[in-house]
Amino acid sequence: MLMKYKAEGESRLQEEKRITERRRNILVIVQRHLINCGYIDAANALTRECNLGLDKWEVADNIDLFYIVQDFEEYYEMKFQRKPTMVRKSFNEVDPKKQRVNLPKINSAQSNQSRDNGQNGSNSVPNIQSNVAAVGGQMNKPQGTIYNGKAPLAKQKSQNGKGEESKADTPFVLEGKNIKMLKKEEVDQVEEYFENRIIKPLPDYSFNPELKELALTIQREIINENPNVRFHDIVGLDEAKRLLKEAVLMPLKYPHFFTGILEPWKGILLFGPPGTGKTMLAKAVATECRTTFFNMSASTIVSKWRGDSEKLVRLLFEIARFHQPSTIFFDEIDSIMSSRTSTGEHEASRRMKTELLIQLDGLIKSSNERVFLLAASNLPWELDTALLRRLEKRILVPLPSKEAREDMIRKLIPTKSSDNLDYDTFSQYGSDIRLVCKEAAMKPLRRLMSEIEIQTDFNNINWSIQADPKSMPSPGPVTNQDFNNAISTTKAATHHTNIGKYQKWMDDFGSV
Ligand SMILES: Nc1ncnc2c1ncn2[C@@H]1O[C@H](COP(=O)(O)OP(=O)(O)OP(=O)(O)O)[C@@H](O)[C@H]1O
Repeated sequence: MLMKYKAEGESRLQEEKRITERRRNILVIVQRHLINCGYIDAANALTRECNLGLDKWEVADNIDLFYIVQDFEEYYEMKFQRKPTMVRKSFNEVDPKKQRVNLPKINSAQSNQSRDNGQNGSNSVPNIQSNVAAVGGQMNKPQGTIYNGKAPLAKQKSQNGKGEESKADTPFVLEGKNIKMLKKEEVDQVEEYFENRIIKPLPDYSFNPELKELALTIQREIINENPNVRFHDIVGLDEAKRLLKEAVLMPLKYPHFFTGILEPWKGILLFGPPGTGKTMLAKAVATECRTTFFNMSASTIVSKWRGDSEKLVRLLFEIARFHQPSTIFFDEIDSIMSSRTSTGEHEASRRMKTELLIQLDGLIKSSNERVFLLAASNLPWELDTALLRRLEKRILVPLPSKEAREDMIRKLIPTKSSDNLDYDTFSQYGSDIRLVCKEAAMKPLRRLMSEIEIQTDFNNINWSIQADPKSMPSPGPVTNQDFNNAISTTKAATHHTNIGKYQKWMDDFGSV
């Protein structure tokens, strides 16, 4: 009997050894394939990241990945009388441009940092690097498909019923009162970055399905599409822009300055009335700062994971460290981090809040973690005071000044689309500028639409065919009358009395 157990044990060991060798062989073959295709950086990154001394091995017997795949195809066809489907699109709607994001190219700087960082996790969620070791120390196996689709910032806005974002589709920048078109290279650089950016695959969590699902939820919140908002698209708000650049952009570009007492800020709170540009600032960080940007909404953290929110928060910071340099953006942070009360609060909610504080403490204490927390709130006075202490900078994002309002109107309704618009007078009004401009711009379009209605026989129209823009007249310019009408029908969402409350809070708790 003993002999039988011994034999079984040995054969299991043999099998495990074969699996380990097989995994290593795959890596060596892939590395060779990358080199053959000219992906030298990727090959080096792979060697470094899997840390198995790949360069000490070489491919034998003329083995080549290309021929392995070819042999497999032939074998499969022989066996099943059809060609195998080797790869398929990850999402139906993914377009070929974005598909490139899924290619397994790994940023070498990131992979180094993640390894350094892997040992620093100070919590009970298994450390990402040790997870890798736990599955045999082989490699960071992709968790199925790397997320590649939506822009959650935009999604969130439309869910809030605030209409579409003014995606800065037109590349221009305001210089005084003139609009300067951006140089093509400036636009292209950002585009190129997002098109070629690769999100490093998560380690294999299959040993823990619960953790795996949480990790995938977090990975999905990483912004992959270009939010297309540049700092210079944002009118005014110079202080906030300066601080954000100082916290994220500059330390990446000039890390040698930001050491010791000059370590980058780890947490910034943007607060102020609705619609003043807080989300736009976050989008500018996501567009320009080239960090892995996690757009976390309260609903992601709370709804599905009510009991598990605390684990989710812990894992969020863990994954942010894994992908560093990272920015975690919490919009409407008051909805998850209001003051902790001794009574009436759900225990799970208290645990989640405490975990967020612990994680922030970890960020502030650590000097080599490049993870930055950006939070936005319309209700700063409701925030937990312990959180406020940890958000080192607290900046009021106020209603725009008269000059800023004029710039915004000029940008939204440029002179070429208007009929001598009196920008100076209109910029004195305090309503929601974007909505007023949209309403004003709708008026010429409505006039055109009603003309079309008169001339068209709607009974015989084919609605499924789009009209050819070239065959259509243009809606015509926005007039002063249009703008006046828009102002009178669009009321500001924030009451003036509240503005004083923000200023008072800034005087008491602000830090710029
Ligand atoms: N400073 C600004 N420069 C240019 N556009 C702005 C500015 N502030 C607001 N806007 C316009 O207003 C819209 C709403 O701004 P945004 O969503 O950033 O506000 P918010 O402060 O995040 O609001 P909320 O607190 O309700 O989330 C933007 O899409 C933009 O069109």
